[in-house]
Amino acid sequence: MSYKIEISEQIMTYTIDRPEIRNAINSDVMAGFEELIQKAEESEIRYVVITATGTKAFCSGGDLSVFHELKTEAEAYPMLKRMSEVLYRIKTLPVPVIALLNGSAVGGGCEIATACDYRLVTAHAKCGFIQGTLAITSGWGGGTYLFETLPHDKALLMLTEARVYTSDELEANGWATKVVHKEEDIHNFFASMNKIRPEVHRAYKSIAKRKWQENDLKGRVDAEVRKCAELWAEDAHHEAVESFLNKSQNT
Ligand SMILES: CC[C@@H](C(=O)O)C(=O)SCCNC(=O)CCNC(=O)[C@H](O)C(C)(C)COP(=O)(O)OP(=O)(O)OC[C@H]1O[C@@H](n2cnc3c(N)ncnc32)[C@H](O)[C@@H]1OP(=O)(O)O
Repeated sequence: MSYKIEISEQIMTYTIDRPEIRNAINSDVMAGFEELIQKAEESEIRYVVITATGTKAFCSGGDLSVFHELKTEAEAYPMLKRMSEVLYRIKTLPVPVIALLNGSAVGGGCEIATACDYRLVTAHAKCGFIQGTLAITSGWGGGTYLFETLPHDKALLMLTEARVYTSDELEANGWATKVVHKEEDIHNFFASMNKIRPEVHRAYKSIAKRKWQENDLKGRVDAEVRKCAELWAEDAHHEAVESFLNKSQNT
């Protein structure tokens, strides 16, 4: 099993459990997210937390050792679309969703975290929308969510610089809700959230959801997915992925 779903103190926690491959997303992890969403929609929980095993990585994005087999736009689109549906459903869950970044996040890992309401980023973590270095854009809706999350210039810079940011930079540009220096910081975050009734958290979340419905968040995500699938099919992307996979083999 590549994931765990646990409930404790009305917090439902999803843990990606593939540390050896830096918690990259494959079909099994996607199925786990689908199970999480179903459970979260049906349960009386206060929050959902998304995290991962180990201290090195929260998530390294799509599992390139599997997804490099997708060559054409028609092959890439269903994978991108499926994960974009997962992230849209996570974004629009009725309760606050917290990404607890136990380590670094790149590519789709940043998209998952950006779909969440809050990002608690471990101090040593480095995070970046590095998709540009693979000659594609974000393709799971994360670019669209980033423009919803940060001021326009900060979002555009993060996407087009396509580099990893330190936790201090992520706090400065507003992507990190909080940098976690010690375990107590996480405890304090939840203690502060718990001062407010769950009904109030849910009510504010529904205000955000109304805004997203009105400004056609779903339609904009779909356009992002389509464009990424188009770029995915180009040689520049396949060459960049080959180069990443070969680098691993040669070291
Ligand atoms: C598909 C959707 C698309 C999107 O919409 O956003 C994407 O997500 S594109 C994918 C973007 N991800 C990447 O390009 C992966 C980049 N990975 C890294 O930069 C680094 O691995 C890391 C995440 C910064 C971690 O670095 P480090 O701790 O030094 O670990 P290694 O690099 O040595 O990795 C260990 C091991 O894991 C393999 N690995 C890592 N990430 C992936 C991945 N996304 N897919 C497949 N394999 C991955 C890496 O190859 C190493 O393997 P071995 O050498 O066999 O141990």
